[in-house]
Amino acid sequence: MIAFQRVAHTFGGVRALAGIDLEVAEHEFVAVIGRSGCGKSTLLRIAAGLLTPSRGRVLVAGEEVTAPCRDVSLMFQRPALLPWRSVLANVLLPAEVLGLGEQRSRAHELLELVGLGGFEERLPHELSGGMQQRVSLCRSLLQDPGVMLMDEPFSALDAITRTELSEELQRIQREQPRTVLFVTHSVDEAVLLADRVVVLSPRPGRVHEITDVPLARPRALGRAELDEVSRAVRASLGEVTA
Ligand SMILES: Nc1ncnc2c1ncn2[C@@H]1O[C@H](COP(=O)(O)OP(=O)(O)OP(=O)(O)O)[C@@H](O)[C@H]1O
Repeated sequence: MIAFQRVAHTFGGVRALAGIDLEVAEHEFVAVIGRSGCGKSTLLRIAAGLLTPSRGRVLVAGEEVTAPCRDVSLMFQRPALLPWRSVLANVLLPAEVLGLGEQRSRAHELLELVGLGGFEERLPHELSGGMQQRVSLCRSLLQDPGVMLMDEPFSALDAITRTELSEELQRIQREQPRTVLFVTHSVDEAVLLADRVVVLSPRPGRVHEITDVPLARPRALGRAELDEVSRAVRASLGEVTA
């Protein structure tokens, strides 16, 4: 579904990514982890069509990515909601930008799905950080993307909210699977959510190692079998951060 083919990127003199080859299958959930500055966000921005790589290319569903498109959504670390628009109006933003037509009933459904039914007319500042990130998740889902790119979406949240949102994402993924590329700094979060965990080397980022997570779902943090995979990923990270 997503294919990175020898993707490299340089910002001025700074080599951010060097020769990334990576394939993500349809409905697969792949987590990307690596040191700060190793090019994780750059990789997502290239896949989202927001940045043209210096070398190589990315294909989504067989088509080369050259610009943002409806089938690919990108979610950031911060909710990036428009403060003057209600929750509902924020969720409906992609419908306006992408010209998707009437989506109000779908927006209501999505807000119900993440436990925000009844909050439609509130403004973002009236919500907690976790609720705002749920709104942002609804906004990503509204365009019904086949591919979701998620850049540390839960890292600004407290531990309890973060665990809750990881569980919700697992449930949403079970009900309607999508192809997901998920950047995180948390090994436990990566192992909880992903089918495979990609460890990138320090800048310029390249694929150092890929670890399979062959565990049944739903998964819960703290289970012994998860810890075993987490140890393997930590060992791999240790090799590149030593
Ligand atoms: N617009 C830009 N102009 C110049 N350099 C940039 C730009 N964006 C990123 N870089 C550089 O490219 C490298 C990779 O950045 P990127 O944000 O992709 O890393 P990251 O792995 O996502 O980092 P973090 O984990 O801290 O979010 C960094 O060294 C950064 O300074």
